Parts: sequence; structure tokens; C-alpha cells
Amino acid sequence: MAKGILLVNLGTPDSPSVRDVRKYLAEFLMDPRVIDIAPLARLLLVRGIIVPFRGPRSAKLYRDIWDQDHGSPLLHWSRLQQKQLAENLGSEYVVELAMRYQNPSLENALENLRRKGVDSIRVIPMFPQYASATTGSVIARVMELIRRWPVILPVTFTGAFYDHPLLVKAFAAKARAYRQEDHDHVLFSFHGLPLRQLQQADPQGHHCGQKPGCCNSIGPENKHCYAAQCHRTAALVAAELGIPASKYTVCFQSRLGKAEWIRPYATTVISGLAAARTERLLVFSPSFVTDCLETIEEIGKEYLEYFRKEGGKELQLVEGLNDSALFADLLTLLAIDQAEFSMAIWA
Ligand SMILES: C=CC1=C(C)c2cc3[nH]c(cc4nc(cc5[nH]c(cc1n2)c(C)c5CCC(=O)O)C(CCC(=O)O)=C4C)c(C)c3C=C
Ligand SMILES: [Fe+2]
Ligand SMILES: [Fe+2]
Repeated sequence: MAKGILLVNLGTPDSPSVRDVRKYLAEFLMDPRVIDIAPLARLLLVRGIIVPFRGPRSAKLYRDIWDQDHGSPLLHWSRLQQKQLAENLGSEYVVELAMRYQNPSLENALENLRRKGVDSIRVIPMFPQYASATTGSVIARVMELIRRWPVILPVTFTGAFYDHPLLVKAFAAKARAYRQEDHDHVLFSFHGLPLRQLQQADPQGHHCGQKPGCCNSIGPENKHCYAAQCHRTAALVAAELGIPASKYTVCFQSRLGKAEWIRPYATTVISGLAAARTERLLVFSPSFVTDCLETIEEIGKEYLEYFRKEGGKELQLVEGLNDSALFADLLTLLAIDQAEFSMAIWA
């Protein structure tokens, strides 16, 4: 009997049309784990302001990144990762891919696994660092769908993998395509989060957002902190590449709305670097395992333009993990438990 593996990434519109982008934004932003405000306020904000006004602007950005043959980069690379994983795992496993929002839908992917008669399901949310808005939301939705099944199969979920040696090696391997001596400084730009969501990961209120820099390092007391996990990924990748602490900065991008998000904001850091006469930046985007709108468009185009406006010259985005064989190996380890893996390599 086969084991089911479900890879889950965030989601993307079905097409870059205004209609499909609005549909995607509405589903995504109505998730209470993403916009965590009172239901009526969320409805008014999302349906009344963000979807109507941001929809056309986002659709234009999606048109810019849409590939003629492959469509959404996020979906294209996720499909390739599914294929690599299925090849690595062999015929004992059935590997499905789903998006938390839009398609391929979680409903269909889970139903496919059920119909194929798998014995168990292992869900792999494809987010290196834990956030309630991403990994948490995937887990919550899968549980909601599976609890309706007549026979509830054994289901396991993998968690954050921000410090996994294969993740670090996979990012470092991608960076080796760019010469470090061609760049004055390295930026690790992570997707941002509202500060209040960071603080929710610290129910005792002892750690997150308590004093400047408290989320810049990780320990047992703040191991679920998204920002601390991001800082740890950056430090590990920098160490792997021999980049000294003086040569890199961590920042957070994609702020939405007026609330305070995790600092420092990407634009503030970019302005500061330009003012300090940094001319050539190399930018990693290690909260994403595939290139997507937030890497290709926001970093590769918008931040490049912004950096130049502020006096900088070049900003080079390090390609996402995309087709990385090392990342496919990491997914393989996540898919099978370590004991099984060591038996497989000893066989
Ligand atoms: C690391 C993963 C992500 C976190 C954490 C996250 C939080 C988060 N995002 C928004 C709002 C938007 N995000 C958008 C796009 C987008 N976000 C992620 C990942 C995370 N988001 C990805 C991979 C993408 C790109 C998808 C693609 O199709 O390429 C967008 C839509 C694009 C736009 O209009 O700019 C919005 C809006 C919030 C509010 C949030 C915090 C909880
Ligand atoms: Fe996002
Ligand atoms: Fe924290």
C-alpha cells in the first residue's frame, strides 16, 4: 500500500486576469490567520478596499511575471519540485501538490490521495520558517477537510525547516552562481508579518517584540518566533558562504496596511545602504522555496529601481531554490522519517 505525501505551497491566481487575481486575493486575505482582525472589519477591508483597489494593480504585476508556457512561476516550480520528489521517493509513495489558496486545491489533492487508497498522509507545508499565516493555516485547513472523511487516515505534518543543513546548502549553492566580490553587501529579505502576529507566537509575552533585537537570535524560549527563525536561516547561509556579519543585513518585505510589521523594513535598509555608498547588492529571499511575485517583481524589479533612485547601482536577486536537487533531497527527508531514510541508505 502507498504512502501519501502532500506538498502545500501558498497559492497563486489561476491567471493574471483582474478577475482571477481578485478571486485569489479574496480567498487569501479573508483567511483569519492572514488578516487577523475582527470578522466584519476583515470583510470590509478585504472586499471593500483591498480586492477592488489592489486587484487591478496586482494583476498587472502578475502579467509581468506570467510565463507564456508555464504560467505562474510559483506553480510551475512547485510542480517541478513535486516531480523531483516523486522521482526520489519511488513507487511506494503518491505525491500530490496543493496550494493553500486557489489551485490545485487542497480539497482535490486530498481527495486524490484518498481515491488512490493511500495508507497514511504526510503533509509538507513548503515554508522554511513557521508563521500562523502560512504553515499554521495549511495545518488548520487540512485538519478541517480531513475531519469530514468517514475513515480518517493517520496524518502527520512537518514543521519549520529554517535551520536544516540541506536548506542552508541549497541556498548557498544557488548563491555560488554569483561572484561575491562583485557585490558590496548581501541582503536577506524575508516576507514580513504584522508585529502582533509575531507576538502571538509568544503566549507568555516574555520574548517577542519586548526590546530591540530580541527576535534577532533564537533559543528554546523563542523557537516558534518567525523573525528569530528568519535571522537564523540568514546567519546559517552567511556562515556557509563565509560572509561576515558586517557584510550582510536581514530585512522584511511586502508590508501591507498601516499596522506595524517586523522591522527593519526592506526599503529602510535599502535606503540606508545606498546612503552609506553601497553600490552593488546581492539579495537572497529565503522565506520562499520558489521564485514568485514577491521575488521576481518586488525584489528583482521594484527594489532594484528603488535602490537606484536612492543612489545605488546594481541589485542582483539570487535565484530561488526552484529546481535545486539539494532542496528536492530535503523534501525527501521531510517526506520519509529519518529512521526509514537511514535504512534506505544502508540497504
Ligand atoms: C513566507 C511566506 C509568506 C508569509 C509569511 C506571508 C504573509 C502575508 N502575506 C500577505 C499579503 C500578500 N502576500 C502576497 C503574495 C505572496 N505571499 C507569499 C508568501 C507569504 N505571505 C507568496 C509566496 C506570495 C506570492 C504568490 C505568487 O503568486 O507569486 C500578496 C499578493 C500579491 C500582491 O498583491 O502583492 C498579498 C496581498 C499578508 C497580509 C501576510 C501576513 C499575514
Ligand atoms: Fe504574502
Ligand atoms: Fe520573537
